[in-house]
Amino acid sequence: MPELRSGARRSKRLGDLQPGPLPADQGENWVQPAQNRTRRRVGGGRGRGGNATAVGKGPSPAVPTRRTAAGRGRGARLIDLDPEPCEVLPEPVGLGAPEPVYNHVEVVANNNIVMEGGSADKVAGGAEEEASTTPVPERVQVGNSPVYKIERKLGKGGFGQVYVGRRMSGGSDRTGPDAIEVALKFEHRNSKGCNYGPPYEWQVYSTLNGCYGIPWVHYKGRQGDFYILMRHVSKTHISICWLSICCLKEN
Ligand SMILES: Nc1ncnc2c1ncn2[C@@H]1O[C@H](COP(=O)(O)OP(=O)(O)OP(=O)(O)O)[C@@H](O)[C@H]1O
Repeated sequence: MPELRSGARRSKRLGDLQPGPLPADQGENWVQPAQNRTRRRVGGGRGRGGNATAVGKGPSPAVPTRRTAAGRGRGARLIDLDPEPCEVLPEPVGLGAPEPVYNHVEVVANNNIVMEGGSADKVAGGAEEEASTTPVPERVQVGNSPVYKIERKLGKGGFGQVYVGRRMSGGSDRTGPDAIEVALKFEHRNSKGCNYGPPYEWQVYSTLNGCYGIPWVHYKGRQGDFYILMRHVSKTHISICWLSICCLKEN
């Protein structure tokens, strides 16, 4: 029988993926457990990331190691993804931000949590509600992208909603970076996937851009309250969950 990987090792790997430490005055207000704080893509939320939760609860060294659900797994192994700040293709991320947006933690969001106080669930629930009820902008431009008008909704994932954007101005090609039509994925800055800044998915796309089955990302950046990923409209969009991405990268 092949030896399965232990929870401890997986736990370390998950730790590697965490964004850099927050300044003390920001980090202490977060309600997540200090150990194995991972972005939701790795961990909790809608069932996909149950693995990471199990890993985080790993037994203490004195107790004989018992494999967690994550350890049994389905063959998917967590691996490191490049932790460098995400880059925008082809333009730098953000709307004139002086530093990579990926490392920028919204102090405002933390202040909201302090003011509301009380139950963590209540606070998180409020942020989620805000994230799901805030209307997406009518027009979008991120980086040096053309201006796109939001049209019909393409779908909704665990971390955001996706709309078709139709180019209004600023381009001439039918496809590519200034395509006539793009898929725009909106994630509210207060949504659970954006606790540490831009969605971790952005980094994953930077790594996988151009791989078979992965829609090209033309631009990404923040506009108002939303992180926006602008990508090729794909007829064969495959649902990308974090673990399947890891498998893709490894194999
Ligand atoms: N580039 C695209 N082209 C066409 N349809 C898309 C595209 N991106 C997303 N969609 C549609 O929107 C839905 C939600 O997309 P999203 O990327 O959020 O899915 P997901 O990978 O399942 O979500 P998440 O990573 O947030 O859990 C998809 O299931 C698909 O129907």
